[in-house]
Amino acid sequence: MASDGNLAPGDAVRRFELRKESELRVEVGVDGPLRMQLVAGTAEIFGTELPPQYWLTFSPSQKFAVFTWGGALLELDGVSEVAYVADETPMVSYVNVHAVLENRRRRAREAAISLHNAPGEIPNPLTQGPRVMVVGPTDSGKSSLTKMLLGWAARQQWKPMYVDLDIGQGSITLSGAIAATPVETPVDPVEGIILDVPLVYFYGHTTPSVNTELYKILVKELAHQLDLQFASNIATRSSGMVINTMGWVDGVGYELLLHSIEALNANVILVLGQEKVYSMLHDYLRLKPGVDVVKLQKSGGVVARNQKYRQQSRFTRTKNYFYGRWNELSPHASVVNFQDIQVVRIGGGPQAPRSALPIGAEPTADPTRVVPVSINRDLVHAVLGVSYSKDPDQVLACNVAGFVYVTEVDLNRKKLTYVAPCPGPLPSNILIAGSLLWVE
Ligand SMILES: Nc1ncnc2c1ncn2[C@@H]1O[C@H](COP(=O)(O)OP(=O)(O)OP(=O)(O)O)[C@@H](O)[C@H]1O
Repeated sequence: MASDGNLAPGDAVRRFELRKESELRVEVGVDGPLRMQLVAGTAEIFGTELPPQYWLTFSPSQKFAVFTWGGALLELDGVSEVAYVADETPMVSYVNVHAVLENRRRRAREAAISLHNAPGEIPNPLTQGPRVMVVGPTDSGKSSLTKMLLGWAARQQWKPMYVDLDIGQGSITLSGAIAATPVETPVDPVEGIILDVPLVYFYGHTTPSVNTELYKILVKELAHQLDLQFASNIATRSSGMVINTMGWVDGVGYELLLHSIEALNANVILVLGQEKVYSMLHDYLRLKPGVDVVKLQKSGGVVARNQKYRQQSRFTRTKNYFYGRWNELSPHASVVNFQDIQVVRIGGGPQAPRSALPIGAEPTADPTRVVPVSINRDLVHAVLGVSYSKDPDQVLACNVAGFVYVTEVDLNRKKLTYVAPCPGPLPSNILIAGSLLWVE
């Protein structure tokens, strides 16, 4: 946890008294940081309880709400762009959803104990905890609600799986990736979910329209791997999953949403802040037994973020991945010979030779084809996914071990220099390129 608990508050300290079921909404200034402590009472940030009398440090531009069920006294030290108390919040409806999920988890665990699956046997559906998907347009509070549901579940000793399908933000690793990680310890109020060996698939771009087929394939692969993990782990299986989705809910975005619901077998769909998508999903899923579509109010505190802010937060995520939030990591530069690595991209290249097509038909790009990329200076600054696959033909079905970025390509010596977050050889020599760049 980022904190400097020993520091005494300075002159700029402001006190906020919160009545029960109210929240303090804060936007840290661009020049931050800002410190905050809970002086009395109890309070939480997106589902995670605050430690009492302990200064927490928030990064510049961070936006958050401190909610209290029973009343609290808070102190802020530093400059904030916004800090106000709100009495009207949708938190009661959110916690009611949590209570329903809690019951379903209990029922699933009881079923798992009484039915006792033999190893290798297909698990009984009654032993599956809720698979919750949080849906809504951009800036409707999806990530915040996802964090709350995970945080409340983790506080009750469940081990829910956090699945992030939002390639625009990529909160588990980097943007351009979809990923899942079990939430085994309570969520940190400042840093969020502590990652525990995430399962990551690299899409390579921040918008799904670049290659929708690839997006679908990766979601399916992720779902398949999670099913395998759930089959062998009662605790995770009965805890279920909470899935955060993209804010693109129209047209192709809506189609991708339906595909993700299907692939991940989501059975509780929480729709935030848009009547239209709720009604479309409700009508579509009405005939699907066992799927509940629930409309929830968007919080008035959710802050709309512009394109520049989103770009900046993608930049910060990438920087944190390689250097750590507090620059605590020591990224490692390595040099490899061109011949010792294979750089590939997914999608592109003709689907079939022109000669094999009907007369007049144009060859189209095959979105799932793995195409070799020639190593040249165009790769400088590229962020590459390190595939676990040993065979380029298997890249699509394989998750990635992590990411590196290219700092130098020496065409004369035929050597490429990359930076990885930790030292040591790469787990495979197949690197996936997309359109993500990292320029310091
Ligand atoms: N009640 C609140 N008070 C203050 N800030 C909040 C509140 N709820 C959410 N926020 C902030 O508003 C911003 C947007 O919320 P969030 O990320 O949950 O939305 P989203 O729908 O997931 O966005 P995206 O469009 O990226 O998918 C975040 O910075 C979040 O921390």
